Amino acid sequence: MDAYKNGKWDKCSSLFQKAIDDYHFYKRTLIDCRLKCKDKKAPPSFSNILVEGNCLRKCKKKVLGFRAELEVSFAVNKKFEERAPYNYMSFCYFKDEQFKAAASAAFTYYVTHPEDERTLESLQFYRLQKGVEEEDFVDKEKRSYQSHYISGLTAYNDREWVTAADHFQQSLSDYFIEEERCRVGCENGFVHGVFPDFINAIADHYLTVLVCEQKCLKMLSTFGTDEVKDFVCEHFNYLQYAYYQANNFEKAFESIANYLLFKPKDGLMLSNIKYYMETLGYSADLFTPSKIVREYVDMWKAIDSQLDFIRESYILPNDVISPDAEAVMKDSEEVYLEDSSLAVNRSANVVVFEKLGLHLVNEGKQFKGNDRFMADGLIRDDQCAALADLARAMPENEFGVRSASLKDSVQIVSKSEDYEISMRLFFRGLALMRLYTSAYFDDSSLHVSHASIVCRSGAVHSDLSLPESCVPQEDGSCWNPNLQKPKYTVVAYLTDNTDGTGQFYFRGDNGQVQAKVDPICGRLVGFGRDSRHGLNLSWRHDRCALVVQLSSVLPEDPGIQEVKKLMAKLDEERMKGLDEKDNAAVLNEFYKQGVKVSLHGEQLFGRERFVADGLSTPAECDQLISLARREGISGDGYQGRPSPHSSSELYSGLGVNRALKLGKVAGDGYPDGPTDSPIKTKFVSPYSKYEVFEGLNISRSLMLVDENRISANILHLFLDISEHARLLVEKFFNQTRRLYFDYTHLVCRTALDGDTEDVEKTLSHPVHADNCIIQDDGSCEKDPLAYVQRTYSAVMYLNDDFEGGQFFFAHKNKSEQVSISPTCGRIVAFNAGEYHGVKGVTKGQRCAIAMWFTNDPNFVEVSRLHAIRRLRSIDSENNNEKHDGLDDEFDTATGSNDNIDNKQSKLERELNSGKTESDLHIVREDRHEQTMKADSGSHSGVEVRRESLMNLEGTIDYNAGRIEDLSERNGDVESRDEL
Ligand SMILES: O=C(O)CCC(=O)C(=O)O
Ligand SMILES: [Fe+2]
Repeated sequence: MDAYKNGKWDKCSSLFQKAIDDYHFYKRTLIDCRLKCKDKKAPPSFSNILVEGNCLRKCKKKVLGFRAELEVSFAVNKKFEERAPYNYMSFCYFKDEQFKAAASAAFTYYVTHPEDERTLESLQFYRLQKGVEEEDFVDKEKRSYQSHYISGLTAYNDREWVTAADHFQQSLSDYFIEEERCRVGCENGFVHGVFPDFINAIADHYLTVLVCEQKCLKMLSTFGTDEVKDFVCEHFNYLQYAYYQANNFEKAFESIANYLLFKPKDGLMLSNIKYYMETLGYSADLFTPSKIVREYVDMWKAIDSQLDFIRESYILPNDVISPDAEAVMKDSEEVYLEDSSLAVNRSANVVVFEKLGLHLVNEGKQFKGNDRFMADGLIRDDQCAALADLARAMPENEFGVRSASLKDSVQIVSKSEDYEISMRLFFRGLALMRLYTSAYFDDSSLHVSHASIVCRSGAVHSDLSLPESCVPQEDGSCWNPNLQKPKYTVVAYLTDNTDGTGQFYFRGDNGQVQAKVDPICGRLVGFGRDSRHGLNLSWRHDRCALVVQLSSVLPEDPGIQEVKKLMAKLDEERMKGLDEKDNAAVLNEFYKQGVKVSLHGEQLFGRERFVADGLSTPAECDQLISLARREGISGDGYQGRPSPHSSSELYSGLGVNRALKLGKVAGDGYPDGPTDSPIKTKFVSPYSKYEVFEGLNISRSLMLVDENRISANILHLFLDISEHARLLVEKFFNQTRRLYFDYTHLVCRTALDGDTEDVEKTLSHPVHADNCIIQDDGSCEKDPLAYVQRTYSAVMYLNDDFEGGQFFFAHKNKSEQVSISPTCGRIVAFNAGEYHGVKGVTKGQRCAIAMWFTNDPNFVEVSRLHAIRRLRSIDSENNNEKHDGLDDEFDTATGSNDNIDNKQSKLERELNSGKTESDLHIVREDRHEQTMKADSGSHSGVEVRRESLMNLEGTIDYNAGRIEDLSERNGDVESRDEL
């Protein structure tokens, strides 16, 4: 860790490898000794236990020397079990440019953390490095029986029965060894915490071993992320059939008998026996299970019945682990007995929030405390980042803590309006947190007595500078018993602890940890004043949270009034609606520049539809297409997750259940996607099995700029062109309220080779509407999970060198109404409620920028604001003079409007009345949130129209597009005409 922190990359990779080797050695030794010393034939008696104990001490001492008596802490053990060292190691190798080694370390980590976007991203990067082969993506911790099991399945699918049976047999015998080692690995030390009687000490300790042993089953039958149910038993299902096919009846009978030991009433197996006996005339005594399997099943029966006894009848002291608490076990290293009087179920109070995506995950019961809850989904990633920005704008104190109160945020916004959206999110966030807490505890008296956004720095190991006695609290302070505590505290996390550090925990009265919470963006934890709690410090990442204290007594946080005042002031400046005359003038400027509305209104069978041409030049289209090609995310671009590797790697590394479904692997996870996509198509579209679908959004583009993988200019072009489109849509539809970006997505759809006739019949994007869900009767439901805030949509096309892929408007019955062929510079815009679709792309690649707009400023695409801010700072670094000039214009900009005022007063009303309507908009999952992929493409120097930066800044300022903006654009009319 020291080498890692100090950037000594070659050293850190080799030291982590040593640590891993040593851990393996340590565990192996320990288990070998335990196995060696067990005398399975000796009857259980205390004298035998003494002999075994003696043997164990000697054995450990001999191999481990002084380390024999050292305790490996639970935390360290867990880190190794979770493969954390591979994560660090891959980074060290990466920094050291050893990509092959980095690939295997990263892959090993990925197998147990498939949710880790960073790792996925890195894997994509390694895959593209010279010299890195598919074979380098190996799971270094892979267990041999898993390979055999998968090979068995493959052979079975290929009807190679003898090979299949061999592999399943090998898998079984390897598995039995592995499982025994796992169980023996459970015989670790145990801290009693209390002083039980001799017999209770043994019983209590024994119980923790049993619980641990039972976990081995689940752990060992999990392949990557998938658990194979009834793993051992399933072997016999395959075996009996494989042996039958291979004409090895004797073994087939034994396999059936083995299977029935696990599931004695299994109908299929019983009818197999019947068939053998009645039809083929074999006798019943042939169906005898093997000894080893019988012993195995008996052993588990004994364990299970002991666990049953413990669960039902064994009386635990207050601080002994309860084996029932699986739910909390996930997060917690120690779980203590539950007091059933605490089992209060309050989920009914908060059901209304569920529909909006705020899910109650744990309540008092699972948390061992009446006054505790946890919910997920308050905010999405970009909003988390925007909120954390407020704390990051504050100075860091000596303990590495940055904290922004509401008052601070007013100061921050007064200095830079860049933070306005963050402040508004802060305000809405705390309002929602209060409402949720009020509802959960059924306590309407609550108001916010203090709120702050707190980030603890990950750059330094912050606890080094914390006083010894400090128990760090979420609000950045140390625990102080003398302070008056708020009735409730609610914490919303803003960062993810992908490295497993920085957990929040609850403690019981006797100090033991009762439950732990991994902080992740959008997760909410609430607790009452008597809940003992604390947090582990994190040193690798910043750890940020929005912390709200709720109280039934005044005063309220004075920052609330200040924020309201500032918001009102800002809103007032924008009160003026967009002027229709101005709209017409801006539209005229568009026309003068050569933008031509080719179809609209009746020609398209709908009032709010138009097609325009001339919105971008071929050069610009090409730039964007190459960006999409180089950096687009393979796969769906939505929430589905492509394999970072070859299909075979997916097959072998990431999950047997999915591998079993062969054809469904790639399309898995998309509700309306193809169900029969063959695995050989690596990354398919969510809609058509004949296409690959690659997408890129702004937050990813910004990340690519930050990592120097693409030039700032190309991002600038992406933002600028889309802003140009937004302005046209706003003006053409003669909006009197400003139209904001809700989401921007650069997407390419590529035809795969396939049966052309079939392809033609398949839609690239089935008929849908963008802000509601079409029902069977042709109506469209504004489901809260649809993007109801979207008012208009537009798609700007980038090319026409492909076949198929026409956009079409549809009738209520989904049949085609009118279709439009894409071409560079063409835009189709429409009311987001219009029905539309895309025909199958039969040849080549079709690229477009899809954009969705909203009139609700609460849904502003935050990543766009971030991107603009970043570009502006890059710009000012590169070119101070020019920047100043732009800023002047920026400052004098006028003429914006919006209805935030309305929104805000509504929010205010709800905040006061306890209603839950509009501020719930903050609860949003963005299904377009993408997985990230790395690529080190060359940086193209794109000619960017600097003069149009005004437009971008207009966005950040909620400014309406102004005539001045457009006249600024005159600069590129020439180049457009030229082309
Ligand atoms: O690409 C197109 O033409 C339309 C895409 C679309 O409708 C969507 O992504 O919602
Ligand atoms: Fe659409």
